Amino acid sequence: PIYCAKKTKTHKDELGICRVLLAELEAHQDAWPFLTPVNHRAVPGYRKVIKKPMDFSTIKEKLTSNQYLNLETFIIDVNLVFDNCERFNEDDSEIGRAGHRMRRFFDKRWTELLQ
Ligand SMILES: Cc1ncccc1N[C@@H](C)c1ccc2c(c1)OCCO2
Repeated sequence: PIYCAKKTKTHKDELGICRVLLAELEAHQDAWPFLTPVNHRAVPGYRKVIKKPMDFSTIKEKLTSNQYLNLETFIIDVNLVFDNCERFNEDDSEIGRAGHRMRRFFDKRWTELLQ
């Protein structure tokens, strides 16, 4: 078509995309380090080093209690999970590698869903 307006997404559309993305993140085989909040009593130094802890269950709670304004605020929290992981874990470690794989998966999926 000559005139092709970019279809704006309503708040509901964006939240639907967040639910799909979160479900895929939680189902991913490398999600295990990120499913629940890091127990800072079990992980020495975590509370001191990581100022803004985040995990998929917390994101789910925020999503279901309508705390995300839009897709962008949701993506900021998902990226916080992966940035915290990179800050605390060696790249060459089980958790570090899982974080890199999960970030790569997420980046691919949300750009696909947005096209
Ligand atoms: C994402 C992350 N970053 C740094 C440390 C931990 C974690 N994940 C927790 C769930 C976790 C993952 C693996 C564990 C563990 C806790 O406690 C000890 C046994 O192995």
